[in-house]
Amino acid sequence: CDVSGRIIAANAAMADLAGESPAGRPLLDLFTGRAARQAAVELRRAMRGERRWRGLLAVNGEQVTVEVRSRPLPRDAGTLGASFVFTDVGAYERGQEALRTSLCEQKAILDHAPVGILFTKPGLLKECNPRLSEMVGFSAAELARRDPAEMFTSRAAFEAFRDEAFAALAEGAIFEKAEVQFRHRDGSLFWARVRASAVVPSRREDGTIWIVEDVSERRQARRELLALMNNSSLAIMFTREKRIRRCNAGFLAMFGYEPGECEDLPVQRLHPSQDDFDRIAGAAYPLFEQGRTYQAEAQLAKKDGTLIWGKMIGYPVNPDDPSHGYVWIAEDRTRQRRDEQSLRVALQENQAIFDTAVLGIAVVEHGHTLHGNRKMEELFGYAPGTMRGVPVRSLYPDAELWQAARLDTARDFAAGRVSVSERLLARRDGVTFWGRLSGRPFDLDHPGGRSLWLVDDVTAQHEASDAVRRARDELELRVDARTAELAGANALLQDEIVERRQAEARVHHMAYHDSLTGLPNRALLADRLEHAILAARRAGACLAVMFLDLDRFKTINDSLGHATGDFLLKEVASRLCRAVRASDTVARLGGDEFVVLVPGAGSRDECSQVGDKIIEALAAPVRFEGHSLHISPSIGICVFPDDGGDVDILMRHADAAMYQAKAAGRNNYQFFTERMNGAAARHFALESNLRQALAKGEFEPFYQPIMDMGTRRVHALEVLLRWRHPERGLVLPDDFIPMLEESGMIVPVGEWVIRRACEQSMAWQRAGVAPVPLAINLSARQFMHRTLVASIKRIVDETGIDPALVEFEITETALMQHGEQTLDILDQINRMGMRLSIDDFGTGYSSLAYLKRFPVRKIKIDRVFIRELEASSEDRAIVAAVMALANSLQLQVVAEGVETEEQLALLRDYGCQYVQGWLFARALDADAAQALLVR
Ligand SMILES: Nc1nc2c(ncn2[C@@H]2O[C@H](COP(=O)(O)O[C@H]3[C@@H](O)[C@H](n4cnc5c(=O)[nH]c(N)nc54)O[C@@H]3COP(=O)(O)O)[C@@H](O)[C@H]2O)c(=O)[nH]1
Repeated sequence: CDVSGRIIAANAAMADLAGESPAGRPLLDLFTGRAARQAAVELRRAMRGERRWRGLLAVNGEQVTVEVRSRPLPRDAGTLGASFVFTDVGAYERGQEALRTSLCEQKAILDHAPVGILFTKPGLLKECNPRLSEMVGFSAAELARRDPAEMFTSRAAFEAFRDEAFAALAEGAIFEKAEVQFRHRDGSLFWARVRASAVVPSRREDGTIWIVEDVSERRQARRELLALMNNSSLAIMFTREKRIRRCNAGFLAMFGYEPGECEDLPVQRLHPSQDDFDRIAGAAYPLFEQGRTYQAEAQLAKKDGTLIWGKMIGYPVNPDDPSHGYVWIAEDRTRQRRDEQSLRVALQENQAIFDTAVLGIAVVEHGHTLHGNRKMEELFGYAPGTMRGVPVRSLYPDAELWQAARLDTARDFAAGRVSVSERLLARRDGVTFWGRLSGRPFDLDHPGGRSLWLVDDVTAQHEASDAVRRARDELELRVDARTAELAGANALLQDEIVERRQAEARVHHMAYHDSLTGLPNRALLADRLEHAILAARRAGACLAVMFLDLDRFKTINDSLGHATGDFLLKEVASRLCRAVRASDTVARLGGDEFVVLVPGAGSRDECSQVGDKIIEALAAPVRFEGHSLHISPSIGICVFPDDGGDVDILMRHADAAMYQAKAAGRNNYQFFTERMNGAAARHFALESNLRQALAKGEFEPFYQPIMDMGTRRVHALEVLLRWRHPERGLVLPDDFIPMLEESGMIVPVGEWVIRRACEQSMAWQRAGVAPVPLAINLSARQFMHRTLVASIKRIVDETGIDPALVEFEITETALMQHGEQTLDILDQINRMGMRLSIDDFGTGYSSLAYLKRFPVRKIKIDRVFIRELEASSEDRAIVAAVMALANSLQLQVVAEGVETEEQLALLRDYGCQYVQGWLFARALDADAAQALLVR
């Protein structure tokens, strides 16, 4: 300061002390109050000599105690004044105080520090805080005496640690190791972070301070976090500056990246588009700034571009410092989204069903409807949306019905079943209707909880079923009445069934049996023969088939009638059955044909025995209605296997043999030979040709004159049939008449002969030929045929012939066989004016009684008696006897077969009136006969 007290210059420290540089200001301004006055005194004194005093400076409103030392400026200073050295004595004191305070604080820090702190000097542990003692289990004093290696897991670990730390410290650097494993006194291990630095970096000998921080828990937490991340199915990533810094396996799996691919990947790549990313970032980061969590569900993009749905949670690692980045956790919810979508659709569908169902649907809880669909509202008469809270009780007409429904429902629900019923329900306006209810609890384990009900209006069905029930009741009444009626009818029906069964049995029997004789018929015979052949073939045995045809049966049948024929057939059947063994089969094929099947018979002797027995059985005459009928069989025999191997062949061969028996004179049996096949064939061919001959006009009547012995003129013409066969020429009657008779064709052919002869007679008469009687042959079968008389009458009427010109010749045998019936026919013919003669007289057995009664005019002595007349005295005696008989009965006699004059002479001697024979003429055709007549 100069002598005026103005500060000439001040150093920087002074400026610090004063708060600003005081240069140029009066020195006294630096002091306050009383101190300024003292300073003024000291300023003056300072000009004179050195001074030391204390004062108070005013600095920024505060007082600072200073010690001031002053001395006058040296003379060479160029100015008068004094220098002043200010020492801030308050600062020192405060420094001391601060030091003390600092030491206390440091002590407190050391004592309470959460980290272990250790001071060492080379080879010496100086001090440690309680936390370190706690960490290692040794007090500071104990530690000072211990080998530091004890605190490590091994000596090697200690030495490695020491070398590494000392190397760093030796370079004046700070040693830091994140995780070092230490051993506690009790042997347990812990992890610590160690930081060490020299107390004075340039002087290591001044010691080293070690900070030991127990990081076991943090390490464990970090490991757990790592495990959590690595094993979590959630995607976890850490982002910073909008790039992925770390992510877990779950993240890689969710987004399709390989390990290492995601580090530094822009987060934006996880989003479908920049817009998506911006939208999410725009929503998330403002929350992060507030330290809040962001949550959202959004579409995310996988590495390959596939979009997935992810639920994301993001939050800042350190809400106070965004630079630490963010944690993002994402969950793949694609499948859930899909399921939710499906569920949503299903719910929509359900809702649609609910809304449009034709059934009423309601949810009920605690006796009230929670809601009902439109149909339900309609059924019960509620406006749309007004069914919520409606008491179920109000849906029933009365409390009683409601209670009954409740009890039933509770019982069904408790039993775990759907409650289905039909009940009378009430609309809001009181109108009742029948509803079919179906209810079930939402949760079967809580039957008293919420339940779902379906209601259908079944009033119409109910009424219909009521109607049906009424109708059914009515019907049942009627059915009862009808049942009673039917019971009676049923009894009748049962009787009918029995009858029908019997009829069926009869039909079945008839199908296989001959209705007349009861014998097996052709079908059953074929079946038995078939079986017998099989059995014989298996046993290597034989069997015989015997074909029987009754001789002259047809004649008897035709002449004596069917009743006689039937009786005869039954008798034959009976005799045949008795003649053979029970094991043999007697069958009737039809007509007069029988077959006897004899299993086991193979030799000629065996067959002959059976054949003889049959002939013998039929030999005795059959007596019927006064007739004594003689019947005989023609039997054809063939043997299996020699003569045939099947039914058809055996039957055919037996039949052929039978024809042979017939040809051999009847009443005999013949064994089949191959030769017979030809004969049978011829026989069948003849029959076939004969059937066509009439139609083809192959028949032709010939005429043989019967001469009057006295006049030697033609007395009559015998009509003799010829068959003008296209190949065989003129066939004589003996070759085809038997076949015509046998087949019954004799009836139409015989009628044709009568008609043709009458027509011829009329033709001759018209030609001027004098009328000559015609002698027409009637076979026995033709004679007995019931149509004979009528047909003769018709022919006479139609041709106009004089009946007196017609004479019928009937064989003696035919006449005698049929007794009274014959008489009747003869009478009818006779009454028509026609004459009758007995042909072949002498060959049969005439009953004189009948002979006497028959209206016959003539008898013809058979030519067998004429043939040997000259030589045979017996024939002559017969002729004489016949002549005597005829005379006594007043019958005319014709001798036929007269071939010689001698025969003629003898006959004349016997008084025979008429003769016929080749001596006069053979049978002539019509022209020749006419010529003979007009001669
Ligand atoms: N029911 C019918 N029977 C008829 C018919 N036409 C003929 N016949 C019968 O056929 C048998 C054979 O007749 P046929 O071969 O014509 O023989 C007759 C004469 O030709 C034969 N005859 C006459 N004279 C002689 C003779 O001197 N010697 C001789 N060896 N034969 C002679 O006799 C037959 C006439 O016999 P009959 O009738 O007994 O007078 C025969 O039995 C005919 O009856 C017909 O249309 N219907």
